[in-house]
Amino acid sequence: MEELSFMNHNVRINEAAVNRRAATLQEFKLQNDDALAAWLLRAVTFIDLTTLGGDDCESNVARLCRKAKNPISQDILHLLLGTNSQKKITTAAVCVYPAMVPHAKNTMDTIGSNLPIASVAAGFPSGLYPLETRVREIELAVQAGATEIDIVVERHLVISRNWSQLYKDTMAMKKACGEAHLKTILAVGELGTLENIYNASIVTMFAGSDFIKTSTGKEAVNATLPSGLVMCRAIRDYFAITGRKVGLKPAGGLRTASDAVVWMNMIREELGMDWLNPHFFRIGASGLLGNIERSLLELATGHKEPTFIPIPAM
Ligand SMILES: O=C[C@H](O)COP(=O)(O)O
Repeated sequence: MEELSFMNHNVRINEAAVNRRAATLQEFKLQNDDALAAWLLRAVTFIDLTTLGGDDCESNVARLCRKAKNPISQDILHLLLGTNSQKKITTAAVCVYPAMVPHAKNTMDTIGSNLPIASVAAGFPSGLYPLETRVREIELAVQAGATEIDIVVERHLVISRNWSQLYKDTMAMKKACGEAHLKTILAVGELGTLENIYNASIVTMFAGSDFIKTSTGKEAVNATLPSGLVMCRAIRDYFAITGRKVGLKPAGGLRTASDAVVWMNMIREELGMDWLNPHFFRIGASGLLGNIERSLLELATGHKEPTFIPIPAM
């Protein structure tokens, strides 16, 4: 296929070597509390603060937007940075279902925030809908105020190595985004092999994705370090060929401050500092911010909150 002339169809990935490297990366720890606090404050700025519940509604989306604008309490910021610090920290974006975009837009306007609104779209989370309705869903989300669109690939196209269809569909969805940024979710936990993850990354980048994203958060296996590592290497290879930087968004199951630090370090080591900013690195997460905030509180006050409250004897 002429349009796929960029593909190296014989790519082979040494799974054992990837797993060894991922195991080393998993062990990464910062040396002292000051460094940890600085990394965690930075981590907050990478978060696409997400709610993707079937029971989402105007009020919880409004709360999400307010939290994204002020993710860390002033008390904690003052303790960590000093009372004179004017530092403003926000998350990178909020991420919601298409029908919630108008509510997010309304709240952002009300609170005077221009934080990006990301919408999952295109038949999220399976992607198994006609291309026509997927494209229309993207157009409607953009019209409603989304400036970032998180689509998801049809896994069967990857598993059957139908790269041509994957390429054409992704290009059609990129076109529907207009000015909005396109993040393409690979659903790595359902792609079978690391080669498939690498090839799907390459095809969807050539089709115009601004980010590649690991998972929807709805698969049985979501963001894993080995899959992230392979995606980093695909991003690096794509950059070497085209000179265009594509971002990485791990998402799904990232819950702890330590998860955030490990992924940030992986970006630093595999892609370099140029990628460690919200233009090229996001963390999609619904539960991570609370954990980071608790860790920052512990670091700021120098004591750990009790994790176990004994029940008095009757
Ligand atoms: O895109 C973001 C993911 O759906 C969030 O997944 P999570 O709820 O496991 O953090």
